[in-house]
Formats: sequence, structure tokens, C-alpha cells
Amino acid sequence: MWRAFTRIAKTLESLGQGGAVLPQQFQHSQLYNNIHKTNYLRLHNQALLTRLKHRMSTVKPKVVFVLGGPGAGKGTQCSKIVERFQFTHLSAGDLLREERAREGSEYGQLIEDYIRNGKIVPVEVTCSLLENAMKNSGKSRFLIDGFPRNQDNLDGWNRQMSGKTDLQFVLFFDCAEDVCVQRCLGRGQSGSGRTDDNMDSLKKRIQTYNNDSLPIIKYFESVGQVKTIDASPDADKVFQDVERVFVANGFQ
Ligand SMILES: Nc1ncnc2c1ncn2[C@@H]1O[C@H](COP(=O)(O)OP(=O)(O)OP(=O)(O)O)[C@@H](O)[C@H]1O
Ligand SMILES: O=c1ccn([C@@H]2O[C@H](COP(=O)(O)O)[C@@H](O)[C@H]2O)c(=O)[nH]1
Repeated sequence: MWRAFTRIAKTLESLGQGGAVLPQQFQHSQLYNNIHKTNYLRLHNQALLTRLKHRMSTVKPKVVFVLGGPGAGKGTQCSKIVERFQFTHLSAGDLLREERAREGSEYGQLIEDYIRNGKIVPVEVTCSLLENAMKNSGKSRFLIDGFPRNQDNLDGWNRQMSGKTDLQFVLFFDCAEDVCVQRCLGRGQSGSGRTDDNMDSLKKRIQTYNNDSLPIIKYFESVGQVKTIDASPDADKVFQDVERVFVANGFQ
């Protein structure tokens, strides 16, 4: 019996190397069947694994851009989307503030100047922070909050990231200027610690938004990628509309 087993094993081994055919008398034995099944399963699993690895390397991360005026409620809604739809929230502003605070950052002072003056940081800095955060997260669904904010941002994203990602849509929180201002001032008064939640910076941020960011939203609108949400009601009401958009776009 043992000799028979050794012979079959050797024969299977040579088969695996593209060798000989099994002796006829073993081809229907239980032992042969078991070894054959085990080999078949091993090869089958290997093939599945290879296909899965290939799929994982070719499926691009899904991205939703979240845009709107300063204080429109983008961050607030992103937290709710994360809870409900398992997205990863990447706020470009938060990433820039983190980079500003990072010891030894060569961009710290530049970022501070841009933020305080409501100007938009050059895309090379912001896009690299976004790409690193996406890679480090190991996740595949991203809300990119507060980006792209001007033509330089959009061009940089198209150069560096659009080929590697799959843009789903642009979520635009539409909110009147005076409401946005009151929300930012309120946030400052409740201790946000942000150097730009004051009237002086806000005037500049709103000007930048009107001059540089609105044209980007209009561009996305012209290519049918914008989902507009009325951001003036309370946050839960706003989220009901947001939820509808995600469900309608296939997210569960
Ligand atoms: N629908 C809402 N109704 C009332 N207040 C809101 C609403 N949504 C957010 N807020 C409040 O307004 C302030 C700004 O909200 P949030 O930080 O979400 O805005 P944002 O668009 O991310 O702002 P920014 O672009 O400046 O980062 C916060 O204090 C938040 O609690
Ligand atoms: O892509 C971006 C995003 C943000 N900034 C700068 O940061 C501040 C604050 O951004 P919030 O989204 O309000 O947190 C913004 O006014 C810009 O100065 C940027 O340059 N590029």
C-alpha cells in the first residue's frame, strides 16, 4: 500500500512538472481521487488569489470631491457620510494644517501665510499630502473635502491623480454667504483655534471662493458631475439629501 502511494505521489509530482501520465490502474482509486482533488483545490485557490491580486491592483480608489463656501458645512456632512457609507474623509485644509504643525516641515510658514490670507496653497503641496494620505489609509473610498479649489488645483490633480482614481461625483454644498460667515464666526467663538475664523480672513476666503473656486464648480457642473445640496437647513436635514445622493449613486 505504502509503495503504491509513493508511486502515485511521484507520478503526480512529475505531472505537476508537465511530466508523465498516471498508470491506468490508479486513475480511479480513492487515493488517486483524494490527491487529485487536493491538487486541484490548491491550483484553483492559487488562480483565485492571482485574479484577486490583479483586480486589487487595477481597481481604482473611488473619490467624491466635496465643495462649498467656507463654513457651508462640508466637514460636518463628511463625518455623517463616513458613519453611514464607510468613506474615508480627507480634508485638504486639515492636511495642510497638520503639515504646518509638523516639526521640520519645509512648507510650514508658506502654508500659514496662505491660510491666514485665504489664498490657495500651490497644488504640488496639497496633492502630495492627499496622495500620501490615500496610500497610507489602505482604503478605497475617499471624500476629498475642500479640494480642488482653483484651476491650479484641478490641473495638478489631473496630472498627478486623475488617472489613478475614479471620480464618482462632486458634492456641492450651496449656502448663502451671510450664513457661511455666521457659521465660521460661531465656530471661532466656540474655540476652533483656527487662525482664519475671523472677519478679516473670512473676507479674503470668500473673495477667493467667489473668484477661484466657483468657476471650478461651474466647470464640473458643465460636464454633469455636480450634485447640489441646499446647505442652509439644520445638519440632519441636509444629511437626508446627502444620503439620497449616495444611495442613488449605488452606495449602500
Ligand atoms: N447645517 C448646519 N446648520 C447650522 N450649523 C452648521 C451646519 N453645518 C455645520 N454647521 C456649523 O457651522 C460651522 C462650520 O461647519 P463645518 O466646519 O462643517 O464647515 P466647512 O464647510 O467644513 O468649513 P470650512 O470650509 O471653513 O472648513 C461649524 O461650527 C458647524 O458646527
Ligand atoms: O486644497 C486646499 C484646501 C485648503 N487650503 C487652504 O486652507 C484654508 C482652510 O481650508 P478649509 O477647507 O476651510 O479647512 C483655505 O482657506 C486655504 O487657505 C488650500 O490652500 N488648498
